[in-house]
Amino acid sequence: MDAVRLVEVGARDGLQNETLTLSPQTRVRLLQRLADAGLQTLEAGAFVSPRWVPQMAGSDEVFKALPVRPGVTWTALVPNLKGLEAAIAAGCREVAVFAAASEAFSHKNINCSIAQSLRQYQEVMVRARDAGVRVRGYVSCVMACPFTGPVKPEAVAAVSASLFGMGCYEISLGDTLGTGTPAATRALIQACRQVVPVSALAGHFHDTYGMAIANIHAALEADVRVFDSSVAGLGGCPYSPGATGNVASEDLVYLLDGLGLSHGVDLQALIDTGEFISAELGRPTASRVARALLAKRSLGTMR
Ligand SMILES: CC(C)(COP(=O)([O-])OP(=O)([O-])OC[C@H]1O[C@@H](n2cnc3c(N)ncnc32)[C@H](O)[C@@H]1OP(=O)([O-])[O-])[C@@H](O)C(=O)NCCC(=O)NCCSC(=O)C[C@@](C)(O)CC(=O)[O-]
Repeated sequence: MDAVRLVEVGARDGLQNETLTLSPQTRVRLLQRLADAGLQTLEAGAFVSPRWVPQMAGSDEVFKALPVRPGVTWTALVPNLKGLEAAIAAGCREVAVFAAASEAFSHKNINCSIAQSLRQYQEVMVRARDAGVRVRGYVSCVMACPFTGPVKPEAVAAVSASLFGMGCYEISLGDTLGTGTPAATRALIQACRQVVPVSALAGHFHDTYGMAIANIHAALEADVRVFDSSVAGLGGCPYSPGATGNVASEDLVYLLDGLGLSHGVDLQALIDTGEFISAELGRPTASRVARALLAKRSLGTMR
């Protein structure tokens, strides 16, 4: 059976945009439960300025408390060398750098131009290589920028090529705003696979316009086999006004099951974990699949 790899970003991309800041202890419980559900690559925090994203403060405590689990990788977002050093000191073995395909978003998100961010990431790559830390690359605003509008696939391909060329092992294409459609997704993958092997591309779709599952399906048809998702559809981006969370991990797993694609995740355990974190945040789950199956369960008809 064809296999798909899920990158669970709920504890980072999700929680960074929730109004309630959760304690490191609760974040560790969430991450442990997600790993128990079968997720093997999990973003556990971000070593960014706590002034910019207070929800990610204490990421060092999260990493220090997470156990080494065979087959499980806990990863962190880092914007610069300072962040990388903090991640290494906390025991992190994989990080992600994040560039944007929009100048305006780059300035709002990390306070520098795209070119400056790429220069910083070159330095991060050198130090990470020395320390034996793997680096993933994100490109944000692959469909549109919240400040300047539509973004061309060629602009995304150019940033993707730079990140891949400097040694990122995988490039995650972020539809930060969630405006993408299947046709736009096909055009995006077509442009990016000219410069990065499709096996090194990942899809990261926010669900603001309800298009995330349709976009993932289009990306699957274009041979992408790695997708980022958030349990309970947590989150958004603090520098992308109006954007909602990522595609819910539960909805992604349900889609993959329906397509007969293997993924190694236990849907029921994932739904229970979504319930746990939604209760902690005092908000309902954004996963349609979880809502439907929980309603069935409460009626005693769950099969
Ligand atoms: C990059 C900076 C730090 C620049 O922020 P800056 O203010 O320009 O930084 P600076 O170099 O002038 O330093 C200012 C202060 O920040 C400190 N500092 C400097 N670096 C760090 C660090 N790594 N960790 C902790 N502190 C740091 C530094 O030490 C200094 O402290 P002070 O001397 O004033 O006490 C800031 O803009 C920042 O932290 N931005 C992160 C914003 C963020 O996390 N956004 C959400 C990411 S989500 C995303 O991008 C999209 C994605 C990836 O999810 C994909 C998608 O959804 O599409």
